[in-house]
Amino acid sequence: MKTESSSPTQSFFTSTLIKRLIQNYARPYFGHLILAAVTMIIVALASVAPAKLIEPIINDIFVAKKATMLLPVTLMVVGVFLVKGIATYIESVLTGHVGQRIIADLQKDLFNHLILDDLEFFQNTTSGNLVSHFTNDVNKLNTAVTGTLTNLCKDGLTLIFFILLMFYQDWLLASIALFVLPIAIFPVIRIGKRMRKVSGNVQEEMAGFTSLLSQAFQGMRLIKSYGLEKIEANRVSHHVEQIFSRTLKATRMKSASHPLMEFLGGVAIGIVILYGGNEVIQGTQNPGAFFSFITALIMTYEPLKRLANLNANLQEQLASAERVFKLMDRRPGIVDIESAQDIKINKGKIDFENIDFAYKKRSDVLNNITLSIQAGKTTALVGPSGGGKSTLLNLIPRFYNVTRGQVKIDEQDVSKVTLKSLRSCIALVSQEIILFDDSVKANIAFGRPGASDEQIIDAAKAAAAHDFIMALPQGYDTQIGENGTSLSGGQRQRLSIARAMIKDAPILLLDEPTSALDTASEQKVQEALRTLMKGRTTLIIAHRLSTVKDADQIILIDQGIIKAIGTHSELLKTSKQYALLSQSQLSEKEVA
Ligand SMILES: Nc1ncnc2c1ncn2[C@@H]1O[C@H](COP(=O)(O)OP(=O)(O)OP(=O)(O)O)[C@@H](O)[C@H]1O
Repeated sequence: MKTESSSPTQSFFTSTLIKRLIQNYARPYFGHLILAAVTMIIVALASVAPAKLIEPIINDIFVAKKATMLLPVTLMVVGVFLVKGIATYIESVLTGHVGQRIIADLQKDLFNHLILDDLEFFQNTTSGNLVSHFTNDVNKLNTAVTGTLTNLCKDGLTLIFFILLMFYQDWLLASIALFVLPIAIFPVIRIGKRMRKVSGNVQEEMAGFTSLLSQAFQGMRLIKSYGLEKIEANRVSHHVEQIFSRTLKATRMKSASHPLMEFLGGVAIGIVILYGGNEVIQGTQNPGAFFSFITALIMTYEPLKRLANLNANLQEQLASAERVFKLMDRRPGIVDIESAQDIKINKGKIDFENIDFAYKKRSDVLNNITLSIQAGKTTALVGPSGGGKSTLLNLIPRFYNVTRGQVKIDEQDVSKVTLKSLRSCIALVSQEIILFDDSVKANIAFGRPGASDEQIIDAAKAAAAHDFIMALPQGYDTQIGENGTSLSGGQRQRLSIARAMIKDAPILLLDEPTSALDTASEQKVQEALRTLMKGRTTLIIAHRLSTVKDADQIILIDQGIIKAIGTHSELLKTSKQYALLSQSQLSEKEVA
């Protein structure tokens, strides 16, 4: 990540971010923005006009007492404010529209981009952190477009018109009044620079907070069962305090320009009163022009002060832009190669050839694995925890790229076929059951978008789920709530089996599908799995050997190395480690 403290690059970097934001997201709304710019010019002119109108008010009405001027001047003042009001309304509706569109486009883009990223990225990033990019950061960007950048144009234009008016009224007085301006520029830039860093920290703290909250709400059962309410409350409270102190630091920094700008404004106005007042007393200047000038000057300081603060605001919002664009710039490592072809499944035989694999920055997890998984048969992976079973399984749908060697399905290297076709021929059922906050029907149809009701019911029947679904209040249309918490573990697993059933993929990966279930649910799920596995190439990971002892082939993996291959009865004879594993599970059962 680029740091903001490297001052020479910062202004360039700021402009790069703004350019990217405007070019990629504001450009499609150019028409709206042009119209908004026109209304901004009208607003700026209407803001300056009252200062000019002061001149006839003083000279014609108060000094010369011309009664004929009273109504026209009054009407002009009312007219100016009316025009300003209408123009401001149009301008804020237009910029609001553009800002909301930019948010919507950015959120869609960000999600479409992230969803293509590697699984590894999601495993290493908390969901709360990702969510905060979509909420906190994107909202800050909206303020950048609708608030800060718009005000930059509006206040900038107003300022220019006021300065022109002052020079028109009295160039010498204007030069004296504005000499203080350059003095304000340096501190304002400095504040802005520090602001980017401080707000980056605030946003990161917010992301951590979102993460903490979602973990706490998801793990409420655990928190309550362990009596951790107080500890969790303390953790949240610590985070809230952290955000408070960082936000306060940002507020202090953002407000630091106020005393300086007020003081400089006071000095300029003081000098003008001294010099200009003297001229009116001497008779070289008329009071109307002087009042018009001093009104313009006082009014100039308002947009000027806002502009001084604007840099700090902008830097705060650009810290968010930086975080969002950093995500957008991520390039997934697992993508189709240029010459990728769709996979052609014949029988669904899987071969691992001399596979080495390591997670990033870690030592090897799999070492020189060579293995053949027969088509249409069931192969079980067993072995001690952390041995590499799930890792091996994850290489088949290419969730990770191998470090060395090849994974082949029907003699086609998985890294050379299209990911879409590869994953469409694989169905995965794992112990971690993911159900969406939708109807039972939609959750099953997830396995085959557009599936008919008949196909859904057939899949549910085959997964031994039809009966319990029919007993639900609205049958297949029942909303199952977030992650199906209203269903039992076994019911949820049978829904996920129905989902795999409807996908009708030739290759089936089962990652401990029954390990989280009690014996009664397990039996029903086993029954559903047997139907699902029929005729498919199945690779199943199991902790309990009893669930896989009928497998056509069992592979014992330990510390990333294949220790033994064979059927249950063969392994009992040939592998001491397997026999011991079997023995220990048997005695566990006896104890139970
Ligand atoms: N995403 C990951 N990033 C880094 N290391 C990982 C990741 N996933 C697993 N590992 C490590 O790789 C090794 C093998 O893990 P793996 O999950 O494949 O084992 P396993 O045999 O399936 O274990 P278990 O039976 O407990 O599920 C372990 O040391 C684990 O800590």
